[in-house]
Amino acid sequence: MSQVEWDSGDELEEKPFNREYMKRLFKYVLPYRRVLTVVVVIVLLNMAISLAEPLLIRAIIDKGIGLGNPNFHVIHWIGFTLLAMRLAGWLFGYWHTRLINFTGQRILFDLRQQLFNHLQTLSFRFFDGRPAGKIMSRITNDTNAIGELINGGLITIVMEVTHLVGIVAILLWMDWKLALLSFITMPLLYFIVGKMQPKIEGSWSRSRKTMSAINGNVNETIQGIRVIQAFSRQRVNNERFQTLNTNNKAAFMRAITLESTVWPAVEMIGMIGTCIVLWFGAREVMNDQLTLGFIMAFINYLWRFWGPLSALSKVYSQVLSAMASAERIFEVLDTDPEVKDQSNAKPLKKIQGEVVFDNVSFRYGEDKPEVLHGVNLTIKPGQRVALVGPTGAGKSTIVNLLMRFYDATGGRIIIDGQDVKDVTLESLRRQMGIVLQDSFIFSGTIEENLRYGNEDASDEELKRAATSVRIDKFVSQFAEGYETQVEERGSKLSVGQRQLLAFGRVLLSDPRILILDEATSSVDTETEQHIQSALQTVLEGRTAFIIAHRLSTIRDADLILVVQDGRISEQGTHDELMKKDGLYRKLYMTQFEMQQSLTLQTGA
Ligand SMILES: Nc1ncnc2c1ncn2[C@@H]1O[C@H](COP(=O)(O)OP(=O)(O)OP(=O)(O)O)[C@@H](O)[C@H]1O
Repeated sequence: MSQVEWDSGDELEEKPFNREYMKRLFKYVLPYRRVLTVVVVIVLLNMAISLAEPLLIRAIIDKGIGLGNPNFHVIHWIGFTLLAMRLAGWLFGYWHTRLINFTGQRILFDLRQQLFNHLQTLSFRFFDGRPAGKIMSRITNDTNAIGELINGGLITIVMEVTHLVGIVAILLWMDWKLALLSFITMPLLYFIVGKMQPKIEGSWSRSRKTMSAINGNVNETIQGIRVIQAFSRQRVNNERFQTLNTNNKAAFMRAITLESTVWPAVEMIGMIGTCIVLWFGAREVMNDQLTLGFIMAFINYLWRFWGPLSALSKVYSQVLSAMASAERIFEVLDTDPEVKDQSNAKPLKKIQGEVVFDNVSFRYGEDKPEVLHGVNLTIKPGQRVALVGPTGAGKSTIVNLLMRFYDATGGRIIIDGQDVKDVTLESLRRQMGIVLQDSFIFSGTIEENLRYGNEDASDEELKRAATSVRIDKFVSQFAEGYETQVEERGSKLSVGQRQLLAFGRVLLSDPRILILDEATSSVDTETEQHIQSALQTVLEGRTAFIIAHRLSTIRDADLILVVQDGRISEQGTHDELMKKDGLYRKLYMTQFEMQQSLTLQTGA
């Protein structure tokens, strides 16, 4: 699927029938073939029971009630048989519904699990530009559409096709001439259902789309409620919501109107068939050619004809929407992670932390411009390296390549003498740590978040790490201590607390190389001091790359790299760079002057 389709708001809801997708879906069904065979047998038995009913009614009327010659023995027996058959039908129905739902859920479980596992292995490039909501919808909505097809659709197809074939066969067997006569309205029916059903489905699909627009809008409103209220945008938002709401109402009403027009019309046409049978049949009865029971049974079968037709036309559109979902699911499953272990990749041995960039260049996509051009670096183990430079210069890109979130498009990155492409991803990333500007905290307890990179750490180690980065102070204020739930994205914690927790997490995982995207968000001076001293603890004895935004914090870095337009334009210590009349000096002086004037203003 093209990027455009991912980005567009309207993902196609239906796709033409595709044998390949069906075959692939069938592979998920295959492990459950035994239980499904049982289901099909039960369904067929149930159908046989149901199809026999009108014939028994015919026997009750003709042989039991008789014309002036009743036979109560027959009436009792057939009456009880009918009851027993209904009971058996109910039991069979219960049994196959349970079995099919159980199997459907198992298949859904397998598919969802496989999708989720695969998704986690995909490279950053896959997620770049693909909206999270759309990716999520593949795991939830699209798998559900497949589930519905398996749960409801497959059984409906088996059930209703046998029903239909059974009815036609019985009608022809009972009286082929009368049967053909009653089918006279069939072309009209075919025309109406064929023409109108796609319209009905189209309206339902519009109704679903407008509903998802409503969901999206509500979601955004909840997420952005602070900004909405701060800018007093309630009225404008209400109007926008009203439009979406109206669209949804209109789409729903159209769908309902069409549906409530078409199916009664179909029944009307069915009635014409019945009238024809009655008209011809009545004459035959009067002429003693046919019995009353025969006519009753015949009409009963005719009435049953429309049920399967309507059910099958609905399943057809279910199949088409499952095709669209299958395409989206397989598109994800067929995407190979771009960054992956080579076949002969070896684990990276315990490293000291020497990093070499050998003429590294990179672009984010084949059709995208080159953002790093021949970067050369040599970093000694334990060195503190600061990356500075204007926005968009390529600082984050350099650390993305070091972590192998992307693979360099040219040149090599070597850690302790080994090319990062030759080692396994897990062994590489296990020895590296990263703390981003906006530290991602997962829902769960503080302890679970701390142990994220090292679940086997002892309680002793956990406490030591927590004390080193000073999170013990605020944790002790919570009634549940380390067991405190931090809620989604750590919403229970302040920005500074989240930052400290992220330091604790990385400290416990004890990486040899640490990457740090210095937080730009402002925290109060005391927290800032906590963060700075926690930072010193975390950095100790590790090779560190710090993307620095405030140059005052990196004055004592061992090496400062100035990144400019995808190149390292200057490098050296703070003092060395200040002596040069280059970009660093300019940036530093600008920040310094801004700081000075701020201090003066606040002092005044
Ligand atoms: N995922 C991406 N897909 C395409 N282009 C990207 C992607 N990420 C970054 N870029 C582009 O690569 C260039 C370098 O970006 P990078 O994020 O490395 O800059 P930076 O120096 O870290 O900037 P900042 O200080 O603002 O974070 C920019 O031109 C940016 O637009």
